[in-house]
Amino acid sequence: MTKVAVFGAGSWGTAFATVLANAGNQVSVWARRESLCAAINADHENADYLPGLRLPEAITASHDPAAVVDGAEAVFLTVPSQSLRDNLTDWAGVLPNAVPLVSLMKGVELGTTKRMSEVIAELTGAGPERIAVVSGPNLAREIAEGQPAAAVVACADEGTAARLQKLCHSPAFRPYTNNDVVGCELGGACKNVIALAVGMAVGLGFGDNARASVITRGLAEIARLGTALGADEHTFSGLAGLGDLVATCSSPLSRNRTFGEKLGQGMTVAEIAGATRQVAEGVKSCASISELAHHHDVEMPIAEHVTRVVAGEMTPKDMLFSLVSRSAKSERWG
Ligand SMILES: NC(=O)c1ccc[n+]([C@@H]2O[C@H](COP(=O)([O-])OP(=O)(O)OC[C@H]3O[C@@H](n4cnc5c(N)ncnc54)[C@H](O)[C@@H]3O)[C@@H](O)[C@H]2O)c1
Ligand SMILES: O=P(O)(O)OC[C@H](O)CO
Repeated sequence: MTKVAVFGAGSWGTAFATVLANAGNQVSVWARRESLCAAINADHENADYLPGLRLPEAITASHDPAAVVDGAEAVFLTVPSQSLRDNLTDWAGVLPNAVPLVSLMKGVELGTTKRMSEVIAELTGAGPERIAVVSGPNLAREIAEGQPAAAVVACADEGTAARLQKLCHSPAFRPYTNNDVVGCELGGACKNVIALAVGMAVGLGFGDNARASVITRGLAEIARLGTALGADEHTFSGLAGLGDLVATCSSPLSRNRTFGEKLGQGMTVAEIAGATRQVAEGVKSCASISELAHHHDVEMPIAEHVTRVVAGEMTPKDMLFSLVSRSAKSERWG
């Protein structure tokens, strides 16, 4: 049986560990809290993040990073994007230097505007042939329940992508390979910001026209940023682009959409963040994505408006009407 390591025991780390176990692997999970490790090992449940779901016996948890990576043939990383740099600094001494390092995260680092694969490369020295990304329409709860879904495994090296594809192909989870790491990562990170805007429209009581307009124009601006950074435009009509955008913007399970909905209902960022232990990546990444767009001279009006709402400079209602009342232009991708 192949052994794999998953760093992060939140919703997605636990759900993806389930995918890997159901694909026939022995899965060792690193969790920040020893009490959670003990509960996973004893009860086969992560009651904090996926209550009521029994985890496969092939999943074990440990707080010791060296024990988690011992014998692992791939390492999957799924902590909040803004903590990855500190976490990798802590783990640098134990991460194996020959196996793939796979980002399951969907964010862009504040301050550096780096994608997660870039942070991994910087902190570990791993080359592009060893760094991969898994992204797609993958709401953790549905995946952990074994509902059918598909995703993309992206790596510059086709052999690595194919090996990882095999590792996570389970009866309910269908991974496709792709060599567009930039496009897959940006699709995943940017859709969280668009989901915040859609959530705001929902929270304000606006209907399907508003939602569809934000989703569609959101896809246009994601593709605009992605192609400016060298991504393949086709990626954005695939699972890591349109697929993830539609799932996240449609689902009440999405933390980002729910966060936006609460903003639309009048709650503040501090009130919403204080009431949950779960990460809504778009709340931080809206600023880094807007900055990235600015550096590359790319227009991303929705991301920029969301950034202003999150900073408390604009209300959700003013945001939506400001977006609609901008000067008229032609509909185009470029
Ligand atoms: N939940 C999903 O449906 C889903 C699906 C695909 C991708 N993702 C992505 O996966 C990543 C992780 O999200 P999640 O859903 O597991 O989040 P989560 O909020 O459910 O869990 C986050 C985990 O990180 C831990 N954590 C918090 N701060 C930390 C720190 N400073 N250092 C180390 N660990 C820390 C928490 O204890 C928890 O175990 C995000 O980038 C998210 O966008 C999530
Ligand atoms: O709950 P969210 O908003 O972080 O979205 C979860 C996944 O990224 C959906 O693919």
